[in-house]
Amino acid sequence: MIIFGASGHGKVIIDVIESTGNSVDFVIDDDVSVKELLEYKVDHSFNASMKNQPVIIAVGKNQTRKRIAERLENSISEALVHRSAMVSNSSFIDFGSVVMANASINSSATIGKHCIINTNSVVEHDSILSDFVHISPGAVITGNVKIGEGSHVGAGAIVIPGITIGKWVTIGAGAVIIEDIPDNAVVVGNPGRIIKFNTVENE
Ligand SMILES: CC(=O)SCCNC(=O)CCNC(=O)[C@H](O)C(C)(C)COP(=O)(O)OP(=O)(O)OC[C@H]1O[C@@H](n2cnc3c(N)ncnc32)[C@H](O)[C@@H]1OP(=O)(O)O
Repeated sequence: MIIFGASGHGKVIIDVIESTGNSVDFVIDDDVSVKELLEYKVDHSFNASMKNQPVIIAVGKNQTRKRIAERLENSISEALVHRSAMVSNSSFIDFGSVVMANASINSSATIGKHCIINTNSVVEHDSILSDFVHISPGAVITGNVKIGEGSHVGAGAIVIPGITIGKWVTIGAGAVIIEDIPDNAVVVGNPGRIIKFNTVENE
């Protein structure tokens, strides 16, 4: 297994991999100033011994993870799930996604590619998350919610049942979302209110 991205998020992914009894073979980062991640030496490019190894992208920023995914398309790992996570047999998690410790993914939920379902977060029944979504620690996505590509739900936020959240939305930490949210909106507070719109630069 190769981790691409020697970040704090990468450290947590190491825990996910080790929790399942698997091992990390290589860590790669474009930044040549980064020499190690925990006890792992960091390489700065792919070499022949890395061929055919599955890659997981350890980059928290959704837009950047998407750019890297486009580069590494053919070698991405299947979803990684921490041993302590609860994942329903009737849910579906697409490749490149990571489910952290104690997260719950309930019945008939669908998680797209390269999503992050972070520590202690909940994705309830029948919710559908598109690719590159990040659900931060402790956030709760209740039943029948839809979340568009690249959206980020902040730590501890709550989305009530049946809500549709657009693409590349940012939900602030602790927000409570009680109505549909348009693409690119940045929403904070309880009840959630739009304070601005994301551009590619500030996502
Ligand atoms: C493992 C991990 O660490 S995963 C990472 C998890 N990360 C998060 O949960 C971070 C979520 N991000 C936030 O909550 C951020 O504050 C954001 C994205 C909503 C806004 O960030 P910025 O664009 O930098 O906005 P900024 O800090 O300038 O705040 C703008 C206004 O919104 C308010 N605001 C910002 N965040 C919040 C919030 N979470 N709840 C309520 N109000 C907020 C500010 O007080 C400010 O109000 P004012 O204009 O009246 O002074």
